[in-house]
Amino acid sequence: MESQFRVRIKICCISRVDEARLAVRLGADALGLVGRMPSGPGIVADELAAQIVQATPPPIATFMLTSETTVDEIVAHQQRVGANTIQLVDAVQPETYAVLRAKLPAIKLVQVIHVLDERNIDEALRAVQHGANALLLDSGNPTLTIKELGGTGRVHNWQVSRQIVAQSPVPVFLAGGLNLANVREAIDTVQPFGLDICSGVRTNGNLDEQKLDAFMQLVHGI
Ligand SMILES: O=C(O)c1ccccc1NCC(=O)[C@H](O)[C@H](O)COP(=O)(O)O
Repeated sequence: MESQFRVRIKICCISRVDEARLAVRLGADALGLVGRMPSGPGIVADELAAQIVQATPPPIATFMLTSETTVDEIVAHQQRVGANTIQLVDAVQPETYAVLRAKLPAIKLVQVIHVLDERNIDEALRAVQHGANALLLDSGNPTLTIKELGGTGRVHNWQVSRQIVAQSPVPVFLAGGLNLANVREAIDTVQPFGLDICSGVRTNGNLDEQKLDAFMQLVHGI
């Protein structure tokens, strides 16, 4: 089924100011800045992330990806970077959302759910009940000894993601292994509010203008 509205696009793993400018020029709605992680290719130092935030014009959203799980560490990370959205890539205690909202009232909270099986549907709905403003469905594996919290380039079970979208009262972004070949099927199957992409629009680790332009055209149907 065709999506009925404009699917929002978040370009993740932004690691330079010129990458941010390119993504915005080609139509990104949001940029992702990956903080310290146990694994993954897209990490950027907090000082550089802060410069990218400063260089990003309104109304583009800046998502700071954090693997921190305590309120104090999450707040400290946000204050170093200055992003307007916090993307929690690991599970947090239920009360964390309310405490973060009290301490950072202007900052939106996006909870990542790593979709492994149908048990993640309940996990997603609980995160919303506890206060997440949006969900982002990704393909990491937090049960590994060295946690994978994103940037895997892998697709997960989109049927589970579709069920989460259907039941979620808040916007849901789809991530994980999206590329030029599968993005239309991903939209039609999952019907997400937005998409998040990292490796699928990169070549040798760098944001690739041609791939990004083609991705935008595929998503927006032009
Ligand atoms: O890219 C990383 O190194 C990373 C590590 C840990 C958490 C998130 C990370 N990347 C950011 C993302 O959320 C990616 O955009 C998302 O996982 C999708 O990545 P991809 O499958 O490569 O499109």
